[in-house]
Amino acid sequence: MPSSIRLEERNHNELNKMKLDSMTFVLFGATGDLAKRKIFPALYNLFLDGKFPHSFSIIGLGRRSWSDNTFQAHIEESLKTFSRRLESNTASIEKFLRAFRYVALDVTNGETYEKLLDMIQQRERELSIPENRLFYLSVSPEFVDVITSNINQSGLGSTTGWKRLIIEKPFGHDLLSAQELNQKLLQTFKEEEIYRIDHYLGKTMVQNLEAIIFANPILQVLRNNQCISNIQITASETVGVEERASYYDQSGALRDMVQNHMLQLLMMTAMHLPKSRNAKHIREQKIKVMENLRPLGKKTIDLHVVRGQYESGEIHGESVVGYKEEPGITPCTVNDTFVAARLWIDDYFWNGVPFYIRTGKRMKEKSTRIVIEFKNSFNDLYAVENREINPNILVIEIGPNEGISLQLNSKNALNYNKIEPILTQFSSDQKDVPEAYELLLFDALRGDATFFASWKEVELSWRWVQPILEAFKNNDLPLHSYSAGSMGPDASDQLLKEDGFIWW
Ligand SMILES: NC(=O)C1=CN([C@@H]2O[C@H](COP(=O)(O)OP(=O)(O)OC[C@H]3O[C@@H](n4cnc5c(N)ncnc54)[C@H](OP(=O)(O)O)[C@@H]3O)[C@@H](O)[C@H]2O)C=CC1
Ligand SMILES: O=C1O[C@H](COP(=O)(O)O)[C@@H](O)[C@H](O)[C@H]1O
Repeated sequence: MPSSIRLEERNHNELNKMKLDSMTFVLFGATGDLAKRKIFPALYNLFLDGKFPHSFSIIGLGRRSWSDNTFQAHIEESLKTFSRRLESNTASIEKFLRAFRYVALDVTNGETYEKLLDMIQQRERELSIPENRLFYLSVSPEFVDVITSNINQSGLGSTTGWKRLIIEKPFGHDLLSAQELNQKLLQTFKEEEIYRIDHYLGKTMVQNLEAIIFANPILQVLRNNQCISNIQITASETVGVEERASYYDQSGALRDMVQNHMLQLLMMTAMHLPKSRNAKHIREQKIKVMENLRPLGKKTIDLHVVRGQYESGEIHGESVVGYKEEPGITPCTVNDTFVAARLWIDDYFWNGVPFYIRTGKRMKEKSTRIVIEFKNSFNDLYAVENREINPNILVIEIGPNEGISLQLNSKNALNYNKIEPILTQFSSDQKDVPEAYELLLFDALRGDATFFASWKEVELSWRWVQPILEAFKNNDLPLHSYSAGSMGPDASDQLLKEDGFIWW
């Protein structure tokens, strides 16, 4: 039997084993940007891949008074514009769109939820589906509280089947607001029913980290403070604030990227071997990383954290304005568009290994990557002829390119046998791989919370970030400027130089 057939059969069998429960998908914010760009295309691709329940109902909500037809036409347009499947398969689209209904409601008005409940129940009866309900809140965070309490009071959440809640970032504005929000959610949903999206956890290479680390014994053996000198996590972006000035100027890189995505990458990189690959055990290990993350005292923040803001510059040959000149930004703003930090995980395993993170807008390149630098323990043997031997480094490219490379040392016969670095590289050129939202939504449909942020992770992340937020607010740290198109302020390079390292 050709191997491709075996693979197809296996995939088919795998999918059969995962029989998904019939259910209702209730989408708040269905007329919004995220729904159009990410959620509908992701649902459609899952549908095409057979990763959808046999019977399902999808109900979209927004304030504008759309008919079902207008809503379905809007979804069709979104699929044609944003789905990674370029072929427009009319029969599949039609079948998919038939599942959608639209209800106009103001989420702040508790009385209108009756209308929604009627629609949900009517569709459950028509399709003979159990009361399994997934509520996706793709709305501004200020509405999360009122929607969940209205779900509770209207009876929408009292189902005879399961219920789940998916919520988008940001989860709170600081530690206190996140705790308050969580308390409110818990009045309607149990922790295991809440799926907090961090789209970085949906990236294929982030989901692959666990396998790269734990399914490769050669890496596992080397993954400790005896062999590793430091670990660097970078998420650099070339874009500026785009059309999100009002949000970003209040948020800054610390809230927008560090509290969630960067710390999630840290947890995924540093966690110890879990007992199993289920959500409970993986989350336990991630939480341990955060519990052991050394808190930054008020007096030490400026030693370990660099705050930056971009000035005008050039990116890919084009001139761009500085942050203060961006439309909608307060001219005297001291908001952070760049953050770098040195972190320590105080456990036997990582003791003495600094972790560095950096993220910023309007940088030289768009790249999210994790770099593991190994110690140069055998340097003496080659020191005379070579003075400096490059360290072995393992680079895990998360996006936009996906790949793994390992820098080794080798003699170069064409250069007097000098020891020089060589790169062994794997780049994923797989086409048509599922997007983050597809992977995450599929997990939520089948009730697997492994790649969603648990409350404890979110709370511990805010707890670590909180003193830095306060230091930024009180201007206790310098605000370093950096030119757009650079890799951030010099102070960020200095942070590593102090320890004898450079950013890779
Ligand atoms: N867009 C993105 O790329 C990303 C967004 N997010 C998060 O996703 C969430 C949604 O973002 P986005 O789609 O961009 O936001 P939009 O502003 O584009 O959409 C907001 C949605 O909320 C609805 N809405 C607003 N007020 C009410 C109300 N009182 N009653 C009922 N519905 C209401 C709007 O409906 P109508 O207009 O019909 O009133 C619209 O459907 C936010 O939490 C955001 O932080 C997270 C990551 C990326
Ligand atoms: O959550 C966010 O992420 C994006 C970066 O995501 P990526 O998948 O392109 O790496 C960032 O631009 C945005 O400010 C932030 O809110």
